[in-house]
Amino acid sequence: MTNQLRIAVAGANGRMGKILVEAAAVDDSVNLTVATVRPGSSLIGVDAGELAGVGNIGVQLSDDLSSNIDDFDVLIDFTSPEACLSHISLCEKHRKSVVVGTTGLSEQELANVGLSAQHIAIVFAPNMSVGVNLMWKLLEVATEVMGEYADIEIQETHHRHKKDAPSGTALKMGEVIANKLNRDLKDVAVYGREGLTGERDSKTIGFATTRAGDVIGDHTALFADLGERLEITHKSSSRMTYGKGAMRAVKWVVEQPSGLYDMQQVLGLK
Ligand SMILES: NC(=O)C1=CN([C@@H]2O[C@H](COP(=O)(O)OP(=O)(O)OC[C@H]3O[C@@H](n4cnc5c(N)ncnc54)[C@H](OP(=O)(O)O)[C@@H]3O)[C@@H](O)[C@H]2O)C=CC1
Ligand SMILES: O=C(O)C1=N[C@H](C(=O)O)C[C@H](O)C1
Repeated sequence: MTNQLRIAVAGANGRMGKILVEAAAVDDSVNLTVATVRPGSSLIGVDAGELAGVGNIGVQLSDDLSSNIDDFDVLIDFTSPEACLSHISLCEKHRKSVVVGTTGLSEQELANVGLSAQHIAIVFAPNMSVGVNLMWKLLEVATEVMGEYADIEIQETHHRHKKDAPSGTALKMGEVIANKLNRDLKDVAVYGREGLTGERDSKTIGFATTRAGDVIGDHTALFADLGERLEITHKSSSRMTYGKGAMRAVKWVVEQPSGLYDMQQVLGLK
């Protein structure tokens, strides 16, 4: 028991927060010691395991990460960009490692994460599932073979509650493809089309976003030529795939020196 890695989960009442509490509860090598909710939440004091549906785990929800700072080794954050940045600053001050799954950060916010990573180890990954991380590798191969001549479009579908668009996963798909083509995604991305758009510019990468029902997360990259098209699709059918990935990341990040890491490094895919 004493060798267990002590982890904190921020946003423990969220869709992912509850999954992370459950994933930690069934993983013998980690010990969930801290779980937080939004400041002033009516859930303060409620047992995190009870809320996640895994029974009492003896961890009461708190709205103050700083008062629990000595009680954990690694923080997992799947919250919002604003909350995530303040959690990272606190962890930087106290030299705690962080695993970040939160998406929707601006360029400036991403740069701030990079600065914090000069002092602590951070795994920052818009998708922690094995399949998506493998898909990013497959996209490199597809781009190498078809990228210069095919029309490339990225499609994603998520549940009605998702707040950011396109998804972090879709944006990373675009980055992987653009990098392989030596293009800057900022210059070639087209985020939706409407009206008299003119013919398709062959250098662009299009994005289409759908928000509907309870879809956990579907992503497709389309490479279309005249006469054939290749579609590379990933579909999540359980959030536990992200939860398990996050558990792998906490165990990995705690062994690393300061730096900014991604999930492909955690999984040994690069
Ligand atoms: N990397 C990956 O593999 C994945 C990433 N994600 C990303 O994770 C993030 C969360 O997604 P999801 O769980 O669906 O969203 P939710 O809105 O369900 O969860 C976010 C939670 O964070 C809480 N929160 C907000 N501010 C704070 C704060 N200051 N302190 C503590 N808790 C706070 C919210 O509280 P309240 O309920 O009071 O608003 C909410 O419960 C998104 O950015 C999403 O894109 C999602 C799935 C996989
Ligand atoms: O908000 C979600 O649900 C998800 N968000 C991540 C993203 O933005 O890519 C990962 C996954 O697709 C689920």
